[in-house]
Amino acid sequence: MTIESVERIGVIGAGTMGNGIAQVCALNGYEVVMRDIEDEFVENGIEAIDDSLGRFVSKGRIDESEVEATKGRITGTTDLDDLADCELVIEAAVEKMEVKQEIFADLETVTDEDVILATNTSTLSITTIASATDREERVVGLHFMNPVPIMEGVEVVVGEKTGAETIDLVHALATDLGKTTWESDDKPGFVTNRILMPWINEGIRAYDEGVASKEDIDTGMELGTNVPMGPLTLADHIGLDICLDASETLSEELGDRYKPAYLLKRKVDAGDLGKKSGAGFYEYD
Ligand SMILES: NC(=O)c1ccc[n+]([C@@H]2O[C@H](COP(=O)([O-])OP(=O)(O)OC[C@H]3O[C@@H](n4cnc5c(N)ncnc54)[C@H](O)[C@@H]3O)[C@@H](O)[C@H]2O)c1
Repeated sequence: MTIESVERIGVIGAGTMGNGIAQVCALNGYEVVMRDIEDEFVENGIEAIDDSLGRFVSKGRIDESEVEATKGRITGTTDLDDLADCELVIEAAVEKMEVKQEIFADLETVTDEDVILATNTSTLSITTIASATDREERVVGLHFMNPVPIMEGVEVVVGEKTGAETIDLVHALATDLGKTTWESDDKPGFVTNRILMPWINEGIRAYDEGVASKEDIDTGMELGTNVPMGPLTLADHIGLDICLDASETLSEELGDRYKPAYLLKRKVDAGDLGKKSGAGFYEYD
């Protein structure tokens, strides 16, 4: 299969990443079928796309006609069978191995056998996800960054059995979406989260241990190390539940130096998941 034969892309999950991926694919001319488990989640995803496209218009990056065309290319659904005609699927559901394996096993039955199944997982093994299917050479990691419409980078993660044709095709797709790729072996956290997650957890521990206020930790890291966001703000943007799941996977695989910060667990238990729930380390409208 070549990139030219991809016209319709399935996206699993309409959350932070799924709706961003759907938007970018549709904006670049692909038909998109975005699936979540409840109508409300699909509607929220479509709304988030509307808002994001609106911001693109106000910044003069696209015009109203492109907004309408982009929206017209996105179909929201709760029915997995609606992905039957897709040539490629990108999964962006929750960061749980059992959920992803179940989704991949279901996709195996719904899609044609040559369809590429990509996962946006942050930390989980591509090889283990692929083992739920009979097409392991067509399963690959395609790790978009948050917020997808803004961030340029996409990490291509190569599982034990991922085939060369699959790898080439997802690099080509990401490039066609205006992104720049790099490649990682299928090792926990890949390049980005292996390094990012301990940094975020250390920021949370520093705050919890009273090294500085949360604002000063973020400001110190922004101005002191030239990153666009400090660790507490970034954790809120990523989602504290996503950070916790990622840190737990990393500590299981790589040892105690990746253990999630206590305060991260407490915030998640309290339902404060960051920007998406209205509160995390900071409050959001
Ligand atoms: N948030 C980030 O910054 C970020 C960055 C890169 C990668 N990721 C990864 O992307 C994936 C999604 O993360 P997110 O931040 O969008 O999470 P999210 O919680 O915002 O959204 C996940 C969505 O998946 C849906 N879902 C759950 N089970 C499903 C199923 N069986 N079928 C379809 N949809 C299902 C949920 O209802 C929810 O709407 C995770 O694997 C995460 O690790 C997240």
